[in-house]
Amino acid sequence: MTKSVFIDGAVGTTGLEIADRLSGRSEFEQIILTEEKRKDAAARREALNEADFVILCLPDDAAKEAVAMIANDRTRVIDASTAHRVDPHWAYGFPEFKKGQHERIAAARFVSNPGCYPTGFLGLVAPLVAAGLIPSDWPYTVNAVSGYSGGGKALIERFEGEGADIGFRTYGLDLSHKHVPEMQLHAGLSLAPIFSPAVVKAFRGMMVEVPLPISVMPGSDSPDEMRGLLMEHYAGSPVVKVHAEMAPSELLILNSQEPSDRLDLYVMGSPKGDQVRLMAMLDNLGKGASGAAVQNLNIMAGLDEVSGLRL
Ligand SMILES: NC(=O)C1=CN([C@@H]2O[C@H](COP(=O)(O)OP(=O)(O)OC[C@H]3O[C@@H](n4cnc5c(N)ncnc54)[C@H](OP(=O)(O)O)[C@@H]3O)[C@@H](O)[C@H]2O)C=CC1
Ligand SMILES: CC(=O)N[C@@H](CCC(=O)OP(=O)(O)O)C(=O)O
Repeated sequence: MTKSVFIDGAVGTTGLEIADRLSGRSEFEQIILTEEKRKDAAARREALNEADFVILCLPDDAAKEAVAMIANDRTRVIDASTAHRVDPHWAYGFPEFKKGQHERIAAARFVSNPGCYPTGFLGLVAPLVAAGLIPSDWPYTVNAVSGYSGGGKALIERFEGEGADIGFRTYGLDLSHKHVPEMQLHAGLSLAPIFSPAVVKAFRGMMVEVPLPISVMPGSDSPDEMRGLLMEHYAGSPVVKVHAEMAPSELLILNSQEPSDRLDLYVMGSPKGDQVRLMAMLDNLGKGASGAAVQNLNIMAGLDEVSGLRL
């Protein structure tokens, strides 16, 4: 039976890409508000309560407000914002990162999409910590680079608008980026990671790196064991690929990057095996946002989880 879907924030960067992934799919029918009505509280309330599934592509405050407007016990919600990612009443929408998560999402009424950077970090670190291959009480460092669409319409304007002149932007300099609590909680870490995000002049794409000085990390295993564990953890996943090579010569974010809903993971070890660079490559708008939302929608609706995805 066709299910109705309302994307609140449908003309934003994430919303448009979700609509694109859903277009032409007969399993879903979209409830669409006109330009005049899309921010009208009464129209949104009606759509939020009529839909079988709601996908929130809004700033955090507006996402919280939208959830409060839902006055029935039927509508199921996927929130792309940061608002509910550490809320125990919401399922964390990363089906592959830990055992049982796919089933939790399938059964949940409220699902919070992961942040784009945490998708890379948790994809690498969470299975290794859970298996005891790296410690849960280490102060991890996360170095990451995003395409500028990661900052939505406002950042796109700063990179593409009149007089735009930014080539590279580092930020999060107050060490309080909104993704840190989510990374710490879902990786099961006792210490907050030090997170250093940056933006380059490419529309989409993301690299997330976690450097590991394993020779001084208590109880850490070898790079080969880490790669083997990740390969086993993600074996058979249509979305997450763990690469076998020890050291590709380079990893690139292209200006012409095509949309992708994949997550590619690498474990690079030094010749002596005393240092490791864990690296994740993804599309901030794909597995980092819109692709993840559509994957979660598929799972919640009991459909093939990769329908409509770009893999
Ligand atoms: N961009 C990305 O790569 C990622 C984004 N996200 C998250 O997804 C959410 C959406 O981000 P993104 O699409 O990038 O942001 P955008 O700024 O591109 O889009 C947000 C949309 O929400 C609309 N909006 C704002 N307030 C309201 C409201 N009260 N009622 C109805 N609509 C409203 C905006 O309207 P208007 O057009 O008038 O401004 C805009 O169209 C955010 O929480 C973001 O953090 C998560 C992961 C990655
Ligand atoms: C490049 C850039 O600005 N990225 C955004 C995060 C994008 C994302 O994952 O968004 P939410 O957590 O808000 O859903 C940022 O760092 O704030």
